[in-house]
Amino acid sequence: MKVTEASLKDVLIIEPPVFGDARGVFFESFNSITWAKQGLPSEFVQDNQSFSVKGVLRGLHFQQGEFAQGKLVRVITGRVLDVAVDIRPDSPTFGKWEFFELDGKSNKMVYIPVGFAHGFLALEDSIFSYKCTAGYNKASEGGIIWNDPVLKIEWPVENPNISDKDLILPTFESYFK
Ligand SMILES: Cc1cn([C@H]2C[C@H](O)[C@@H](COP(=O)(O)OP(=O)(O)O[C@H]3O[C@@H](C)C(=O)[C@@H](O)[C@H]3O)O2)c(=O)[nH]c1=O
Repeated sequence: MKVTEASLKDVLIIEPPVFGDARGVFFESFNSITWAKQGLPSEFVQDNQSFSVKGVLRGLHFQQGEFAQGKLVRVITGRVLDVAVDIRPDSPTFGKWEFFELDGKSNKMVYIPVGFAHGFLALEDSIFSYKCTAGYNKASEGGIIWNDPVLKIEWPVENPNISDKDLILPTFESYFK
């Protein structure tokens, strides 16, 4: 397994070995035993999958308190621009963000630990899949507006397709003055 540290502290880019043959390809998208042996996150409690048409932007989301979630994210089909934002005030990369282009062909995954806001833009119609270290808890949901003026995430779109809920998310500064 190839594991690369991202520029954001504690974010990992994970590339499992892929076995190709005349039929197509096979890879282990997760294995709690081998991942634990390699020191990778291996305890997840929930798997999620979403489908987004091209131009949809979901995020920036996180859960707070005891329901804070680490997320292992990947794309099954299509292509997305994934973003992680470090919202840990004591982190050297606090307030920084990083893009990860994920698609259904490279089989690359990203582990985004607790303490990050997360979102993605569907560059094509895409199926997005992710494992979470804590379960969904509506009361613990937090979010930051996608085009936050302080974070200045360089999204390659001006008018993405966004849920009503995400359109009224608060700013980064409203949490961290
Ligand atoms: C996230 C989630 C949503 N839901 C429900 C609530 C709602 O009725 C419906 C759609 O929820 P949302 O609009 O929040 O879905 P979505 O915007 O896809 O939310 C996701 O966005 C990405 C960027 C993340 O990082 C995820 O953690 C998650 O927050 O699904 C669950 O039942 N369980 C869950 O774990």
